[in-house]
Amino acid sequence: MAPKTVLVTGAAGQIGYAICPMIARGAMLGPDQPVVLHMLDIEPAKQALEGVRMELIDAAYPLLADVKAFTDAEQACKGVDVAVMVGGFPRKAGMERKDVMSKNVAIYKAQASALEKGANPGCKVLVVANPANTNALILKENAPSIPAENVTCLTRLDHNRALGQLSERSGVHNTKVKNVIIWGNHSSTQYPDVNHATIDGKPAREVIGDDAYLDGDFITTVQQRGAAIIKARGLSSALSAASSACDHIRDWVLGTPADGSWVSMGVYSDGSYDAPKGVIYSFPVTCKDGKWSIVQGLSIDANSAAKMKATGEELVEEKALALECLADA
Ligand SMILES: NC(=O)C1=CN([C@@H]2O[C@H](COP(=O)(O)OP(=O)(O)OC[C@H]3O[C@@H](n4cnc5c(N)ncnc54)[C@H](O)[C@@H]3O)[C@@H](O)[C@H]2O)C=CC1
Ligand SMILES: O=C([O-])CC(=O)C(=O)O
Repeated sequence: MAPKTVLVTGAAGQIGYAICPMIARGAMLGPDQPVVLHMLDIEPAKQALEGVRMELIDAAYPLLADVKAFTDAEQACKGVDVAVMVGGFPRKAGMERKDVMSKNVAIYKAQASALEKGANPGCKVLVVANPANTNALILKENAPSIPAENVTCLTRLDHNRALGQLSERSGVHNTKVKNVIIWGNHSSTQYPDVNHATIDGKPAREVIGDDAYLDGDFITTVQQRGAAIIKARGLSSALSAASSACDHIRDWVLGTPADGSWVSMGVYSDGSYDAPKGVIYSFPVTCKDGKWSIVQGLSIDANSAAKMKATGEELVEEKALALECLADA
């Protein structure tokens, strides 16, 4: 099988260090798909990046056809089939996500042009770096030849966190917890929705039997999990972010399960479920033949609608702020 080329930006950082070996082991594109890794970071991280390259060679991964380190975005983007955009400035303890906005949107504008010039047609883009939805939007807007549906952001980590919480609470393994939804922004306004979720085939609300928890602590725990990890580790989530990024691309490329169960992805909004158009909003999606589609027809109660609206409004505000930052730059 011909290798696929995967770009990882910010590859010398902590998510980079976690995700490159996962990709090289087949966690992203499957156990039979050889990969060429293109790792990009900035000049000051060049030596550390070279260290990661050396370790990847030393690990002798059977699926790793080649691994190259770059500090030039245009070279790194050449011939790329999948782009995992992790590079940027992470949030530190005490910082709100908006604080990292101005530093990051400028990077995403520049890298959009590099991707547009160099990437293979059909390249699938996943933005991980925060503010993930808005960085993805800026990338999409500045790479007009890349189809809008090929630019996505990571909310699968939030989705997986929701599965994890329900699994712990019910004592049922996470593989039997299905169809949670993350709506909206990858931020503390996201809405983790359990109204369609099942645990071992039964409605999650019935199995958990505690609506006060599901409408309260469950939601805030998932919304605040990133901050809780930063508090505990002094660093943001890295292995869970890396693993969820692999899940996101794997399901997009290879398809979601045949039972119709869905995952959450940040995608360019078409206005489904009254989400604002023109932002990258997290929806429930199924994937087939390399394409995602938003799950339609789910019933939404008034309480959910209000939460979905609030997170959508935040995305519209973030978009305006990002455009202001770019205009000032
Ligand atoms: N969407 C999600 O679920 C999650 C997103 N994140 C975000 O992912 C990003 C990366 O997190 P970490 O790996 O922990 O950060 P890190 O600071 O360890 O790594 C970031 C890397 O990006 C590099 N970088 C900076 N500017 C760059 C540029 N212009 N081009 C290429 N590389 C560049 C840095 O040199 C550094 O090596 C952060 O923005 C973080 O907030 C983190 C966890 C979950
Ligand atoms: O909260 C942060 O800054 C890191 C992040 O995105 C997450 O862990 O979900």
